[in-house]
Amino acid sequence: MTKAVHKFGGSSLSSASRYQAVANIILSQCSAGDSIVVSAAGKTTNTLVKLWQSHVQGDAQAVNDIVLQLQAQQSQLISELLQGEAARELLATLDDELRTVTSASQQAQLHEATLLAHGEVWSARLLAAYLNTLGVQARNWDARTLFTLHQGQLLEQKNQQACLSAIDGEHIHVVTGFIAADSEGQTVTLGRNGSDYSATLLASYIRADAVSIWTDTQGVFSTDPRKVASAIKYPKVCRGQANLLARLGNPVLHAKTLSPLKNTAIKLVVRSSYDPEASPTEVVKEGYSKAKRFITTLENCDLVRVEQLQAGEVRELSQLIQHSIHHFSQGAEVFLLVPAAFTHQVVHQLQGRANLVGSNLNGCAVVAPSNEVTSLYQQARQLLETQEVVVRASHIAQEYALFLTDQLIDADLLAVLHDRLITKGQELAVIIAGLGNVGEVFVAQCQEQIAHLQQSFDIKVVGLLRSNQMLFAASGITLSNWQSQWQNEAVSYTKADLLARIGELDYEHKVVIDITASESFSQLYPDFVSADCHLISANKYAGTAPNDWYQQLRSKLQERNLYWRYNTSVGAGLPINFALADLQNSGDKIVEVEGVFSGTLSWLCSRYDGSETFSELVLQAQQLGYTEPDPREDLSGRDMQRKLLILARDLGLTLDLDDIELSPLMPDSLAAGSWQDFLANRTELDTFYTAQVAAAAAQGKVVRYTGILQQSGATLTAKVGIAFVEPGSALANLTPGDNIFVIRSQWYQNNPLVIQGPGAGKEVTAAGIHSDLYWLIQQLK
Ligand SMILES: NC(=O)C1=CN([C@@H]2O[C@H](COP(=O)(O)OP(=O)(O)OC[C@H]3O[C@@H](n4cnc5c(N)ncnc54)[C@H](OP(=O)(O)O)[C@@H]3O)[C@@H](O)[C@H]2O)C=CC1
Ligand SMILES: N[C@@H](CC=O)C(=O)O
Repeated sequence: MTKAVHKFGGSSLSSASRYQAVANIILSQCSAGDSIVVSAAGKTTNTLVKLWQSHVQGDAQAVNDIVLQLQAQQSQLISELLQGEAARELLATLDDELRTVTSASQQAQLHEATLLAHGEVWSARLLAAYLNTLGVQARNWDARTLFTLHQGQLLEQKNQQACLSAIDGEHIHVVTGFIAADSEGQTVTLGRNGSDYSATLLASYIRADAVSIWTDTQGVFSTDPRKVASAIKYPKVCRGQANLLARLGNPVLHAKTLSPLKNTAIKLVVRSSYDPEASPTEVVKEGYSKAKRFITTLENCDLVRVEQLQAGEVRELSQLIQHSIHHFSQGAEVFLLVPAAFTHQVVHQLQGRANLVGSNLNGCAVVAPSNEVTSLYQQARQLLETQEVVVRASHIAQEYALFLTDQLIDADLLAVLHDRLITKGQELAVIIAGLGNVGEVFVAQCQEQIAHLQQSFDIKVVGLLRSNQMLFAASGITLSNWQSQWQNEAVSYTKADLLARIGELDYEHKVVIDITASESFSQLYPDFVSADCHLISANKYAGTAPNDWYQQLRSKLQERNLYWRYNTSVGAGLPINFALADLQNSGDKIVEVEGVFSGTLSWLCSRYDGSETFSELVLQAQQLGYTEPDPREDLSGRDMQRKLLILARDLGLTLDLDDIELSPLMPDSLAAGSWQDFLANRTELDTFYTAQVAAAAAQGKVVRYTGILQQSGATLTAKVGIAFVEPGSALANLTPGDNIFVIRSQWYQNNPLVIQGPGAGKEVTAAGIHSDLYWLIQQLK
């Protein structure tokens, strides 16, 4: 039986609805025998710290006020989550505890760690009680009965025994983070982010298989994603780099978190409790992932030079101030980077061996593969200089470069540094779905095209998919002989197999290119987005899916800073979506798009002169690669209806497919049945089309298939269908296969903007997909 430990931080438990979200995660992801380590809810620890400070200052009124505040917050959580006896019991215990706190403060018997421990105790007790009301057999543990330290050292054997006998396989165990006991039974705390440490400690004692740190970010990013929108979430980060980041101020992981995992195979992942479906970052053992680039900021630190620093002393100092301390040597000198609030304590502890050499410093550290550090150090120095940031001290080591500055590295400056230093030399994994008519040409063009794009990005095609088989190679498929690799190595797959392979990819960026005509494949897009993949679609199904689904997909992409390009889904390689976006972004207002948006129907109508039957021409269009896999998708007008909807949504209109009027270019009788049935009855199509031609000729006109999207005040016209047009008109004289988009806008009113050219065909479509890939890479650069 596998055992897992899940840790939920304060922000994950900041309100009753967050508790409910956490409970949902537990219900869906945990089984009996798993442990849940919790921090204090929301800002409870900060409030308890304030209470302690008021107590130390002898401010009885403030102590009372804060006790009342805590009582109100905790009672509210209890009352919102529990009812009846369960609620009454917890409320009564809370009252007792807070009364004890008040009287201990009055009698000058308050103990700091014991006071702080309440936060975690309240969380664990409430979460366990709430899980029980949901039918989960949950047990609540105070970690002071599980973890004991003697003179600051963990009593490993005792703790292991305590944990192994506590954590049975019948319950979900909710354990307090952050706290432990000393050998006298007094409460001790495990330092800032101590709950992460509690989780990995517990995992090592009970020999768990995995630890999930559930937090408010989706994983480990190249920089703080709250400050820099283009921060890259890494799927895998080595323990060494994670450790270094923690010492250099990255808030996601604490340096101590990793130490219990040393020499174990316990898997550690960092994931978001706000977005449980999002793919996590896995913190892997050295050598299981390539080193990545990061930039992390430092705020309000002091630089202390230390003489004769002893082995283990930094660890002891960190323990003392309950905060990680970064240290480094320059020549014979050793420096400590200490959070300014603790400098006094550190200097005092070092008893005359410490000199303050810089105070109130800010700065940043660039962590990178060792062969890149020197060049990044130089680039960063120059950049800081151009941004007029004075570097007071700097240090370069094998895995990082450190800059200490007077000026705070704010979000804008961090974004500049990140864009110039971090988003270089990265890899993009490409997964291509659909190796049919267009897909094969796209792959054939890939080799040359990728070599061209490679100058700015390392691009590897890692997956090729057909409807039933896939070829996946995480290190890249050799495109010059993919067919023989396919013959030998392609395997059948399920959706879960595909998502697992994508989830394992250790690339900074991933893109799924959908060149299928499959609705079911398009329905996987939300899963791809959860796995941090950008999307490029020639397939029109997602773009024309029901509006709710479509909007959810868009929001999900936006939340993750992911791109979706689909320029070839309308007009093949023609830059229609680019043009519309460009006009709108420049402030224009588009009022009408009219024209012929189907290569197949354009080719058929222009080519038809009666010398061959219409159905014969349909088969030729299919051979030429113009039609959809089932040409009835074109003849029914459905394909052009989809294109009009994609354009309408790009113009910000909230429409669904059936809001677009449609008249088909084939008799309804041919819509049902198989393609073979269609072929057997194709004369019905010929009769239908000849009648249309005759009706048009009677008016001195010719048959075309056109579409229009028009906004006039509150009136919207959206339709595709058969049109009889003047023989001399632009629509009548289209080169067979061409599309034409006539765009009228505020700026192009009387003399419209016209985009015209091949609207179907495998080469132009494949080229259009390359253009989308190129566009994506420009954004990622
Ligand atoms: N032809 C054109 O000019 C243009 C086409 N497009 C669009 O390009 C897309 C591809 O068209 P085309 O190449 O003609 O189509 P094809 O039918 O020739 O090829 C489709 C490919 O998709 C694969 N496929 C089907 N279902 C799935 C699935 N569920 N998972 C993975 N792969 C799947 C098929 O696999 P298998 O090999 O196993 O059958 C096949 O390789 C369509 O969406 C079309 O609308 C867009 C613009 C222009
Ligand atoms: N079948 C489509 C192909 C492009 O989307 C067409 O004919 O336009």
